[in-house]
Amino acid sequence: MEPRAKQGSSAAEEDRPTRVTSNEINRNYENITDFYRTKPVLDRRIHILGLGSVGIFIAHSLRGIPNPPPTTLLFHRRKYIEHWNSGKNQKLSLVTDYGTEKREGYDVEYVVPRYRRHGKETGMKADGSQLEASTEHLQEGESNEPISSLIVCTKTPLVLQALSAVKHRLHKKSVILFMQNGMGTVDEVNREIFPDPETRPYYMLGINSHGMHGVPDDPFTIVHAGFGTICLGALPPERLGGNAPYSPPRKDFRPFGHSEPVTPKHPANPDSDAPAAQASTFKWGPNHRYLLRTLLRTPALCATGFSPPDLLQMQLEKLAVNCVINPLTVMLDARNGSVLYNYHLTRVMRLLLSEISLVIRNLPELQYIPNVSQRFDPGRLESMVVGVANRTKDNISSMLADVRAGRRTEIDYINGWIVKRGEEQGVSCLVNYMLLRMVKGKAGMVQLEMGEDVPFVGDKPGEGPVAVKTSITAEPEAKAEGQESGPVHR
Ligand SMILES: CC(C)(CO)[C@@H](O)C(=O)[O-]
Repeated sequence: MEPRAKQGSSAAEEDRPTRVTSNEINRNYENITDFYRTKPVLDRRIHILGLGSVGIFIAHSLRGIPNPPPTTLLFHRRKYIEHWNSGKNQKLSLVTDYGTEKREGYDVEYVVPRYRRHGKETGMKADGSQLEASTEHLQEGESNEPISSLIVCTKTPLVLQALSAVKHRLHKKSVILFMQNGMGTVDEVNREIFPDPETRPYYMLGINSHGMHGVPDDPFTIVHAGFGTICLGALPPERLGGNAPYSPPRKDFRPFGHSEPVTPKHPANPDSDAPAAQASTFKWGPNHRYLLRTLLRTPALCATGFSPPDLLQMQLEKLAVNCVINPLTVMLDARNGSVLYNYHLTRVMRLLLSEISLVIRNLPELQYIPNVSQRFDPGRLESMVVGVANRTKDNISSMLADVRAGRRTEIDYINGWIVKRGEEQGVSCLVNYMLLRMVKGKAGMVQLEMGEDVPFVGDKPGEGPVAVKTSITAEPEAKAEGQESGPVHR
């Protein structure tokens, strides 16, 4: 196994030249392979945070490629790290139609999630007990070594507390790949964890459509239930001028036969005061490039790279589908196929989609992208929803699985995001708002029901011990590292 990066290696890396011209390579080395062999430019280690189905799938796939990257699994539950270290089974397993493949060679570390409230760490664990860990006093299994490449696979509501635990190990040349459902995670991370664009790591986004689910009582095995892809893209860093994903045509560009300069106008955004778009090209960080290349050369992931505008539009398409299937399956307590062939549910779906389409087509970040109106037309979105519901008709949606298990849902990042962006535009999304509240209400009901098993009385003399069933805590994150209960096709 490759040695770990030495502490402080990132500082040395910062000074190292990372851009080398092909002339330089040709002058001094026989070929590019020799160049990289004699002058390795990167820390190859990849850290994976959040070991549910997606995290395990990526970790398993990475160790299957030739010359695999050293891979560290970051566990945030003591019991899993103890289980892993207990000996015989230090392997991740993937079950497919062709059998079970076990892979080994992982390093593991313990990270203690920092529970957050109102934008700050509370110094408590999720169960309310005091956090003993700190950046100076490490707990057993913890590390302070710098992280160059991090893949975050936790559920969306847990990203902030999970990243809080490793933020001091990330530097401005690190890259973080976010694999979450929904929208708005990166904005939250910028606001709460890395507010300064000058020292912020590079970011990448990934959209997963592989279908996976866990296996009861085995946290290190997953079943690959449906083949999909992972769409990847780098986010232009703000410090290098990146922001809007698409640049308008040059101001001095004159189409044939026109004498006036062309001002970019998009039917969805005729507002001439809207901020100008930024350049669509940007400089990649070295770890950015390394992580993207490594994932692209991992066949099991079926990963493809996309430009920022394409990736954003794909995220929004997935969002529209999730905005309909996820909350409706929760309210109906039924599989994805239940929304099909039902006149009444089609009416609800159309109301939802008309709000979603309006908000998306008005987004300022899409203003310079051609054909946004057609791509996010309510009729086209409806065909997408029906297609996904049909292909996954026997699945339990991830949101229904969360509600049934008493976990926090991703609704704030799905319908909640549409409501929020609608408010900014003066569009009231009442149907989305109602579903947002209904799902939260239903989740609260389930959590209360599960919590009712806990007796609030202590032992009484002469009555013997009181049997306490497992309850959920106010923040049910304790279950999040485990597996989803039903087949999840994201
Ligand atoms: C599309 C979807 C609803 C299908 O199961 C999936 O994204 C999910 O479960 O969240």
